[in-house]
Amino acid sequence: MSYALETRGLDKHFGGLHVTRDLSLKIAPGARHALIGPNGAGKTTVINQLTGVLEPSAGRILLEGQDITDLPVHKRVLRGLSRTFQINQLYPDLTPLETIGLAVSERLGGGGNWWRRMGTRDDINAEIAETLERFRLLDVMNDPTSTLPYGKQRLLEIAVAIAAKPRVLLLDEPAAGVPEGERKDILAAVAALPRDVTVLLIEHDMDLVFSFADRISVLVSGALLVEGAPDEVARDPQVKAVYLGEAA
Ligand SMILES: Nc1ncnc2c1ncn2[C@@H]1O[C@H](COP(=O)(O)OP(=O)(O)OP(=O)(O)O)[C@@H](O)[C@H]1O
Repeated sequence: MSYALETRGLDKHFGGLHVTRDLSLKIAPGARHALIGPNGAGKTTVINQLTGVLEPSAGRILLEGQDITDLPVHKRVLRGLSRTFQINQLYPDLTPLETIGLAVSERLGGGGNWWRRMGTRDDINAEIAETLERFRLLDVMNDPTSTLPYGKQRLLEIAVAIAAKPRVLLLDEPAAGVPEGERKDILAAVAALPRDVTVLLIEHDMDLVFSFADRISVLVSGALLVEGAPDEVARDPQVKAVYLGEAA
């Protein structure tokens, strides 16, 4: 079987700092897989290698069985690998309607023609409306993104990534910084992601991780400590020690 996403012996050094250590991950098609680990474990560095922002020092990355290690970021996106960002990278002056319209139109190769397409193509209009509704953005669809509550901005980031119709989505800390009252919308949106999209989630919020994931990999000091089903990981003594150590 080919995996949706796989790393083989991934390794990354920053000078003398060894931040990814012989990491072999296997993410099954359709999986809800979470990558967790204490601060500084190297999760973001792994994501950056998967997307092509960072070049691994050694090892290979395979997307649906194809080696993508040497492909630039945009070619990986064209092959079906998308990510959301931990830091807000949306257009602050555009509304959610315009942002999703742009994202859908980009995927269809609309380029500068997107305004015209948006108003006239029923299929595009339907997809935009469905996306706004799925991510609970209808009520704010005409407000500039910079004025939206933070939770809505995070929802818009996920919506933009989904508008690219990825086959594998890397969700980078979708709940980070979201106030308590807005978190349930993030959980609901993440739970309602299309089942045919394989998702790799990086998240510190353990409620979100354990409600979402069917498989969890625990990274410590750049290496895989434990991997398994959520209940196995939750009762693993090594995992408990790492997290209790962090809390202490
Ligand atoms: N560009 C870089 N140059 C040098 N060191 C780096 C660089 N990027 C990350 N590091 C170091 O690599 C280690 C892993 O960092 P990384 O951000 O990947 O961890 P993380 O698990 O995502 O942490 P957090 O949960 O706090 O976001 C850290 O020690 C960090 O300081």
